[in-house]
Amino acid sequence: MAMRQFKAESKKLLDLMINSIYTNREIFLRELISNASDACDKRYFKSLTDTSIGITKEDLKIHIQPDKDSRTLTISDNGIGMTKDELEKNLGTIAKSGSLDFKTENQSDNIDIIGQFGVGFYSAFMVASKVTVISRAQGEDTAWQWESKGVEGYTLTEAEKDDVGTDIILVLKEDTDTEKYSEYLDEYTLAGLVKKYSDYIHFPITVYREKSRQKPKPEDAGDDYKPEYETYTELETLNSMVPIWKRPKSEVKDEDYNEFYKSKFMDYSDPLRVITSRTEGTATYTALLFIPGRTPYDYYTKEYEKGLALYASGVMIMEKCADLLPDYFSFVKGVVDSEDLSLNISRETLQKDSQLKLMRNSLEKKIKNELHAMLVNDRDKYETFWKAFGRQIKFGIYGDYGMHKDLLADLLLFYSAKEQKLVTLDEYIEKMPEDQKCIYYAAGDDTDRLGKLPNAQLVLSKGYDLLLCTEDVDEFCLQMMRDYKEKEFKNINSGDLGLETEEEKKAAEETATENKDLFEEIKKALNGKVKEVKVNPTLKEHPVTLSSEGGISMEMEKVLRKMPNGEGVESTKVLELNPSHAVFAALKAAHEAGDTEKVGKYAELLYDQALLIAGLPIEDPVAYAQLVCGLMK
Ligand SMILES: Nc1ncnc2c1ncn2[C@@H]1O[C@H](COP(=O)(O)OP(=O)(O)OP(=O)(O)O)[C@@H](O)[C@H]1O
Repeated sequence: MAMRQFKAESKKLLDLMINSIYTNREIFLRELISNASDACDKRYFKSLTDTSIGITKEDLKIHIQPDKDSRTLTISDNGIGMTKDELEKNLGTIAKSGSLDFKTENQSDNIDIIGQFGVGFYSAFMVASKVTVISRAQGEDTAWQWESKGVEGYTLTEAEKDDVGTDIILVLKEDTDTEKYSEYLDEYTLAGLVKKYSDYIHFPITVYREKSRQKPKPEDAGDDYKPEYETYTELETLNSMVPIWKRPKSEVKDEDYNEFYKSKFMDYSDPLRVITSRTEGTATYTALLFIPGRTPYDYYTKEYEKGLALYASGVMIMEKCADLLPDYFSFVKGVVDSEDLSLNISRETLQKDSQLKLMRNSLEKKIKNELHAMLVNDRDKYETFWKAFGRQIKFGIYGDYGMHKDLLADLLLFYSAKEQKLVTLDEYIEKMPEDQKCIYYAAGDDTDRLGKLPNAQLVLSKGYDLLLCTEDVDEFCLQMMRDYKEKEFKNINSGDLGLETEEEKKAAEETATENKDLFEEIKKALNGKVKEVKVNPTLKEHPVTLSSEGGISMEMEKVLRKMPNGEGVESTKVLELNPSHAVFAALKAAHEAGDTEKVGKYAELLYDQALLIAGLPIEDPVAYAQLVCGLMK
């Protein structure tokens, strides 16, 4: 049975091409410039083996010419051009890519062809009501004109053209209330689009730009001379051609990188660190990344969009490719350029997720290593970084059920109570005395206050250091990690610290048994606010302290309560009393005298005091004040 060919419904296909493939109309310019660049590349490539062509790379260019009077935009190149037959084949057949054929026929490192799908040209119809292509091919004397108003078809006639190359003339559609096609006649808009998408096309893209200058002052000008201005046009090259990330690192000055960063990513300060990376193999790409020196104003809001600019062969594909960066490195800015990305037809996304994944993994490692190198070699800079983005790293540890904790843990810094400065977890561990089992931390609002907590002083008195955690995410991050290098994290106000001596322990047990009734009475008076009242023999000059039991600490309760639906969150509290304090004696005396009211008042007072010491809000400050006054009278 004879195999029948599928017939493409050309009109429908073209309609689809024009209206459905691209989400962003402005890319038509990128597509036409990329075609012109391909044509220049092909001519240059031919000239390498055919000296009769007589051109050098420097001769090849692309020119854009807007004309407001005729409402046309012309994109010209002196590339290889098209014969009548090629015009027919390439522009008369949807999805026929002469460029891809050329690439396949001429495998070489000397050509950097962009076209592959054979559809980009038709994007011109998104903005143009008529497209005219006048082309003269290399080695031909005759030029040909291809013209089309879109879906109805095209004409092909002989034309006049002095030089080899192609002019694409677009008659722009009429403006409507919502669509302003005439913006593509504005030099400023065109220059912006070239910068955005085609800055690294390696042939110059020129436009005549209207400029203004002061006229020379006439010699006979009097005192009342006012400067006069005139407009003139100047041919300007719009693109930088060689991307900074493709230039050898030794040739690029720090200032060049800094300037590139500031202009491309709109920051007024220099980046903290510049990361360059070129990899070959499974994920082949060139990357130029920056660690900013300050937190963008919207960084911790939903408005902030992470991502790296993605280029394929010098053409911008995506301004912010979010998939290239994990959330915990979302502060990184930069560019990734890869020649062998498999793009989808609109060049708006990548076809193969696996490529992105490979690139992302390799970038992640690179960023991690660079941050760690900064931590080791340039601590001041790292601390600036930490101030700006440390919080994000902690979120990274906490997020995704702690999946990334091993990657990120050695980047953490916390404030050390002993050293009075930021330390890494490794630095903390290195200085641990032999008998110290855990990494101690206290969580709250203020380092000074945390350092004065009764248990903080106990830990410090043993010669152990203590991490003072003042960010809301800190404790969540540490709890997610559970331990670091087999040393467990221990909140000094959560559970039993186990730091009392055997004697203290024994004495405490005895006091607890002796005062069982008193403790019951206090617990009752506090009416469910505490789970237990107990003796703490290590309190020294403090009469009382609060600790918590279970997974939610008092600080976590405070943080969670501020979150939506967090009102009901409650930590399980334990009131700990100092049996050697005069206050304890007073409590005992009231209890022994059978003065339940007094015991109740003292209990309230001590509980509120313990909350204040822990930096927690007291439920009823007025009642507290009245209680204090009542006792003073
Ligand atoms: N300015 C030009 N000079 C010479 N040939 C051109 C020019 N513009 C287009 N062509 C030819 O027309 C073909 C079709 O162009 P089109 O833009 O539709 O697709 P493409 O560039 O091959 O692929 P893609 O859809 O990936 O851009 C090109 O492959 C090329 O052979």
